[in-house]
Amino acid sequence: MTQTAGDNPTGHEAWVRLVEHLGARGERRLVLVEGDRDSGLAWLRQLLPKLSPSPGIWTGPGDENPLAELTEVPPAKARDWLGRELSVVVWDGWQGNPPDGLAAIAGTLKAGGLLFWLMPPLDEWNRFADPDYRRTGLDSAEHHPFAHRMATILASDSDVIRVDARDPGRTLIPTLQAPDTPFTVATTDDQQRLINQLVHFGQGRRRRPLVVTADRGRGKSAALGIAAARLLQQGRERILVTAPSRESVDTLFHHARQTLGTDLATDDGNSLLTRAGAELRFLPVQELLTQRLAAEVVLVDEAAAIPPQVLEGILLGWPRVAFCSTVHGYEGAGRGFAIRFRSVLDRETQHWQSATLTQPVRWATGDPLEALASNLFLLSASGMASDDARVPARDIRIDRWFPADAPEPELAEAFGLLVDAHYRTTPADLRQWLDDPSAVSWCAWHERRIVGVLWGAIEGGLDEELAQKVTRGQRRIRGHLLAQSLASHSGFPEAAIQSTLRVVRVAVASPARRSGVGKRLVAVAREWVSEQELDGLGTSFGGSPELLAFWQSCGMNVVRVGFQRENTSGEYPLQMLAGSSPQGVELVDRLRGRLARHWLTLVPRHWCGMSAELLAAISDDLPATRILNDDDRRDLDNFAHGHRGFDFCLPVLRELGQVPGVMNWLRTRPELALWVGAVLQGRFWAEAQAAGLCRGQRDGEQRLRTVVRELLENGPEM
Ligand SMILES: CC(=O)SCCNC(=O)CCNC(=O)[C@H](O)C(C)(C)COP(=O)(O)OP(=O)(O)OC[C@H]1O[C@@H](n2cnc3c(N)ncnc32)[C@H](O)[C@@H]1OP(=O)(O)O
Repeated sequence: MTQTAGDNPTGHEAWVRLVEHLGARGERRLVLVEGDRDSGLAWLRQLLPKLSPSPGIWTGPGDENPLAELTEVPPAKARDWLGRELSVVVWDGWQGNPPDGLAAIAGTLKAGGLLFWLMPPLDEWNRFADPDYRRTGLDSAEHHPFAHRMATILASDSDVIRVDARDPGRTLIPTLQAPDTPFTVATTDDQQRLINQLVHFGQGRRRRPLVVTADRGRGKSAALGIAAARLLQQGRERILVTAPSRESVDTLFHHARQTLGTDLATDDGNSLLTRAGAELRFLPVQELLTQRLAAEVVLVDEAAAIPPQVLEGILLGWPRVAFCSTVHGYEGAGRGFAIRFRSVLDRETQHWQSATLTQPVRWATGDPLEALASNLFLLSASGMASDDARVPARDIRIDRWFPADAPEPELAEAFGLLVDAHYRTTPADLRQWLDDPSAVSWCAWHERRIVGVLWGAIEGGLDEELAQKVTRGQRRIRGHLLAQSLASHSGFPEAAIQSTLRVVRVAVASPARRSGVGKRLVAVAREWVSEQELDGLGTSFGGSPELLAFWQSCGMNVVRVGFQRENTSGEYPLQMLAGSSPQGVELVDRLRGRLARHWLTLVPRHWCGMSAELLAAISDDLPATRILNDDDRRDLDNFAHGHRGFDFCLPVLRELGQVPGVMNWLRTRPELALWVGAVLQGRFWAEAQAAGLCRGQRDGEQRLRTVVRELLENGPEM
């Protein structure tokens, strides 16, 4: 049933009643205010005071805030509001609609909450020049399939309340039944089960790690806080909590405090001390790992945002560790985390337990706004499950694929594959994929299921003048990651002038991996690059030995290694290229030749944190151009037989890795890590010893002498 605001004398009573009934039912709603922005704002200025919303936010310019009580938040900062509870959001879509922020903000509304979204009429969204496109380099596109898709979903959702900004009195406002038992925010059964499980886990003797995953808004942090407090009350002496930031554990601490009640003796914000002297303490991740404080239990919150190798360090360092993370979250990191971290857990420990929270806390199950946000941004998209039967390689076909034209279930399956496989895939990526006119995609199919996806984007093609400016750091170009980076960091303007297809993402479903699907997808993209007469195919990713091996098997070569580790994966960015046109092939050679020449100087300065395996694999990938002369050979011979000191020979030992065949030979030796640490990375002996590479200088030197002796006797021709 619906009624119009115009049917009642004040025009506002139906809205007030709606909010009351929504609150009682535990639901929220989207109110789409379509058309003329000024009229829409004028209407909101009249309506909002009657709804007395508190707290609430407004994403438009400060001087147009429709209600003084609303906090002003620019759309790009909306994600910072995750975890808060709001009654009203007035989202000024005319200022821009960053998908991650919009998706996040929908999760902050509590039961009875309304999300007012000011926008042009739905049938104009396809052409609406969203100001947020400027941030992503999409502003030149004439059509916006992502916005068009959203408009189609909204138009067919009967729970969306559509307001014509020029005629709000005619809005059809749903008249909802109030339920017999009103919705209340209370500990859900799911939370209670998790609290019990955590308490049992924290008291138990068995050291099986626990992995907790929950959709956003399921009360995970509250459950963790309550369980931590109970464990302290029941005799545990120290529980450590870590997370990517202190703010991430605000809610956890709040609930721990409340549960401790009168047992709480002191509270300095980061540490709660009970009267019995037990402690709940927050430590940032790095401090946790360096301080190594003894604790019976470690709780890692928002674990998806912490690099897997750091999680591995925590796993090995304490007896009971619970890793907790949000999945289907707006950060997009969640499920990818669960999948990637599972392989670490499987490697380190046979037995680990998992727990999942599915019941929402701040709203009722079945709330229409949650379902809508999930549809709009594919928050629950999932690819083929990892435990599905293996897919036979012979029955797979690869076709060009157009995400903007794909039926919704197909799009969800393909995007789900990216979310599952990649560390961080967010709603903003979905928009980029659909809207970028330079995007080119292929899917690998097994029968009617998508088992692999490759998403590429054409980059570069700049004119000479702009390319020079990019190289000199005077201009940055958005949406051209590889071209920008090779021009400005490696210093080659040609990289921005040439046109390259960059593989933005490639993913193969677990049941189809290691049967050549990934390689075939890349091969099809390379063929296309050649047909289109582009200059090359490139890729940029968080470097790991496995991915380097994959890209090498696809015929790509290392052209650049980033200095700074990526925040998301904790890995160093690695960029690889395969030239296609003659000038493309020449550029690849020049980039690699230059990197190889600079390699030995750069390694000790920038890549001391890189694993020996990866560093050796990159060294091996680069062109080996050094040739030993008789003086070098004499030095090496004397070193091998103990007649000459390590430091005198270090320069020639370093260069040895660039002699053809030597690095490849060294990679098969057990002394590789010591070689990389002491020779390439230039670690002092005490450091090498602390890192477990040797038992001290004498041992380290002796082992290196032995390797060099064997190299001279049985290694490749030098
Ligand atoms: C820009 C980017 O997207 S980088 C990120 C790449 N994507 C991801 O990391 C997502 C998760 N991973 C995946 O989806 C897949 O593992 C992919 C896409 C990396 C590889 O797809 P697959 O179909 O499994 O690779 P494929 O079978 O074609 O492998 C070809 C060769 O690459 C190498 N290779 C592939 N995976 C690995 C691995 N995990 N370890 C070592 N070598 C590997 C091998 O030499 C392999 O040949 P082989 O199986 O005969 O030994």
